[in-house]
Amino acid sequence: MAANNSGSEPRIPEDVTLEDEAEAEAKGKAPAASSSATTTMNRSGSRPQLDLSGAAIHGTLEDRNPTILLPNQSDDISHLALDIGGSLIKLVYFSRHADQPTEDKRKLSTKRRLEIFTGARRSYPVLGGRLHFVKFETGKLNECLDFISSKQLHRGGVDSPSWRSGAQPDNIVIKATGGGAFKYADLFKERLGVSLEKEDEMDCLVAGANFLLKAIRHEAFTHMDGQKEYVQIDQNDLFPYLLVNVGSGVSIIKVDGHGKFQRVSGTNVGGGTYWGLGRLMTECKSFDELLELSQRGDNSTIDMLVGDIYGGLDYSKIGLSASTIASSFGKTISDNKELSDYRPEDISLSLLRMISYNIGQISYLNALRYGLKRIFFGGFFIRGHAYTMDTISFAVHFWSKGEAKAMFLRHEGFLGALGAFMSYEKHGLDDLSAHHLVERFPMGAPYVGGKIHGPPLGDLNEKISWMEKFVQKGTQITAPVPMGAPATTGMGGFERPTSKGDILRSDASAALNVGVLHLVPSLDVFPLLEDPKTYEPNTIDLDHDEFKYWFTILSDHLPDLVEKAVASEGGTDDAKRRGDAFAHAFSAHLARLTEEPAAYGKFGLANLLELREECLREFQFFDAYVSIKQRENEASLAVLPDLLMELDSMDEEDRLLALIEGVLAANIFDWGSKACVDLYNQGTIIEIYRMSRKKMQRPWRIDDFDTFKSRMLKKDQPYKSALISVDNAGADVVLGMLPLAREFLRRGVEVVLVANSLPALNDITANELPEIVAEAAKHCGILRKAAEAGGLIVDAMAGIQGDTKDEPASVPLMVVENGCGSPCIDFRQVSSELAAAAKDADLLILEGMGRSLHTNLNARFKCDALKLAMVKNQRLAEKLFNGNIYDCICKFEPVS
Ligand SMILES: CC(C)(COP(=O)(O)O)[C@@H](O)C(=O)NCCC(=O)O
Ligand SMILES: [Mn+2]
Repeated sequence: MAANNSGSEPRIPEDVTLEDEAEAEAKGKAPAASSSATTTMNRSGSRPQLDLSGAAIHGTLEDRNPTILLPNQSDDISHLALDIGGSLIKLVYFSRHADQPTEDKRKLSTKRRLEIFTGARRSYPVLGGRLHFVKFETGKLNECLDFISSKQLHRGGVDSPSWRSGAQPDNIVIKATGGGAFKYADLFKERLGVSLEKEDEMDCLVAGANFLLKAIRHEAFTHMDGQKEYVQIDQNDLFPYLLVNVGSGVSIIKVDGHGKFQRVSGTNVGGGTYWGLGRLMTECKSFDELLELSQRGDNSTIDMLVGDIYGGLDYSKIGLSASTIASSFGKTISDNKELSDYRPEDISLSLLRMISYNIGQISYLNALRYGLKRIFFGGFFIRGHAYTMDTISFAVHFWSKGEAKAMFLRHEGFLGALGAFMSYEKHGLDDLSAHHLVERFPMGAPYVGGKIHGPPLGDLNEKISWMEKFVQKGTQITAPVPMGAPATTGMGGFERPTSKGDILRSDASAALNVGVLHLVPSLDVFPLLEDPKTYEPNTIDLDHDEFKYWFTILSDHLPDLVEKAVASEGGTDDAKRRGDAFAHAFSAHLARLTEEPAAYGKFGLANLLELREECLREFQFFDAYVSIKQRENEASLAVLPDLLMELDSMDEEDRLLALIEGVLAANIFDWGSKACVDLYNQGTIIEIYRMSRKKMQRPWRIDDFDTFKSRMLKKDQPYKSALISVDNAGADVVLGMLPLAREFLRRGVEVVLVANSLPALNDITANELPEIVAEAAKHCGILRKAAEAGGLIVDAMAGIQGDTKDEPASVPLMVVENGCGSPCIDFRQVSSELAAAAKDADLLILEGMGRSLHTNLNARFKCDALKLAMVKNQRLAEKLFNGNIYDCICKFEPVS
């Protein structure tokens, strides 16, 4: 590590937790269920009891399962668990979300209409908060104790009342597993005043693995020939499986269910053997050094190969090629050499292959014995090392003739700690599903990778200073780590795993990043997805070339984005510092992903675009485009009455075409597209809008308008409820989507406008939308009646023109947030509000490049879907449609 903290130990931004995140969240994040406590909670004696004083029901009494707020209850104490191993201490801890601000009336009204009950029907509600993963070297136990102490994790975090009052709660018990839970119990008592409650290691491993495989979508991956491929595990088809924990020794466990497992076998030849023999035979001072050495090794100088026995020929009768290892270390018996005559690199590689193959083979034999197809490998020996994983995979593949699969886990180092964490009496976390968890990678992620953590960084200022230090040090951290030479292996094993040299990395760089798991109980799977299991939001795979292209696009866009972000915060010196830090943090993520595209799990373009927004929020830029959005909203609202008049003068068919044209034309207002931003310098927004409308030549690149029109005009089968997902502020929503929504309302179709929960580029948010609707409603009776019916206009609308007393009751117009803070949408994780609104919808309209091209172009829904967008990127137009920039897409997919 390069960062230095006044010459002392490297100080690493705690890639997992940042105090000010809670603050950021309080300012604008999508709401999560606020409190989790129920009066029936029965906690173990090892946990502090609930403080029920001052308890009050939050929400209305009609709610079936109202949230109960416990104002005097501290953040859930003891949400810290440890796995203290021989070389590493792993910590898993949980931090609660800051209390949510009270909801406004408009939201409650929509909520009631949609009958949403958060936290319903659970005896232990899922908590909103974050799960953090941190590692320390066991040799630096004091650092770990300092960390716990500085964050007051053993006392429920720095926000807990006990911490604020300085009171020392009696007899705090922390769950711990691993040998160190016994060895260091006294030290924990002495330094922190806590008792360690020991949990069985095997129980913890299994509980940890079960949790990960159930709750995290892309937790497991295969690793063959240097290629990582994430595997989607079907939760209903998880058991039984074989869990192979390769620590110093190896445990082989057959897992049949939650808490149901049996240690069926094991071997004493494991990680300790590799390290022990390696230490004796080389001068390596650490496991990692030995592993690193293996990457430059050639095992054919040490291992006896089939070719050595058969004069360079294959033994094809039994399927062994000349490069197959006949006998590990076998060549050394005939050589008249001393240990010092062999290269340590070659010794390390021969050892690694011997042990990895052996583990792979024994594991497979056990899988065979119990008829299991899936084998998950974990434990400190694996540690994300590409060659180790390839070798084990190769052995399993070779012996099973491709029948069985070796799989690895992104959080494999934390199985035990997670299991210990799960062993606290019910805290609701075991109720989690994949859609409740969002993994985020804070600014430290590109730097620390899987490395050991130092003390935490306390506040935003410290984070910025840390970034600045790195910048001064140049790019050494973000530069790719040098690789071993291609074909480092020299010769094969049983066969040669063809792990490509340029993919093999040293342990440190190959280590997979583990982000912070955000637990968001209010997220749901969109109920109208045709098949959530096969749904893939991203349209294009971010392969190497594609990533390179987007790397350039996003890097080029950075200066402009920073300028907007800084201006949005008043252009102060502080904002400039934050802007620079943001740019460096985001560039570091990009560099890390260029080096190792799978470092953050399965990562598509949608994730990349979201990461940029998250990075902005991390440096407290909450709405970089706020003034641009305001300016464009005002300009568009000023011309809306004329547009509505023009539309009202048309007959039904022409109007429908003009409306769709209007949506497509106005989608040009996209501050995320380089080409469009260049255009904005050439005219006012109204001029550009007019120009864009004029260019609307049909047929569009995808043009299903006629089918859509026929469906719309079917008098005997009108739509009942339309979900309309809007995109950008300004002309896009005001002159494009609102008039379209109004058309549905005038036809008696209920409309739910769906907008982002958090800002992303110049996207309109669900919070901003009611005001725009109210403003538009001043000039339009249809919108006004519908907005009133939908509870969008709650206050007496001063300034409304015209009298609506005699108008018939209207279908409602409502607004819901989508649960996202990104220009794209992943329908596996949307707000419960949107999920509830979707239940009655028979038409879904997706608008914009992010939500209907980058994501969801190929998504299938259970209701009719209309996808509308202007393509504002030449390469994307070519790739997806063989078309050109500014092409328009009108894709209608009726269900029948
Ligand atoms: C971020 C966006 C998806 C937003 O587009 P929108 O959904 O607003 O139509 C789009 O601006 C984009 O892909 N921009 C990068 C490509 C470029 O600058 O050409
Ligand atoms: Mn947008």
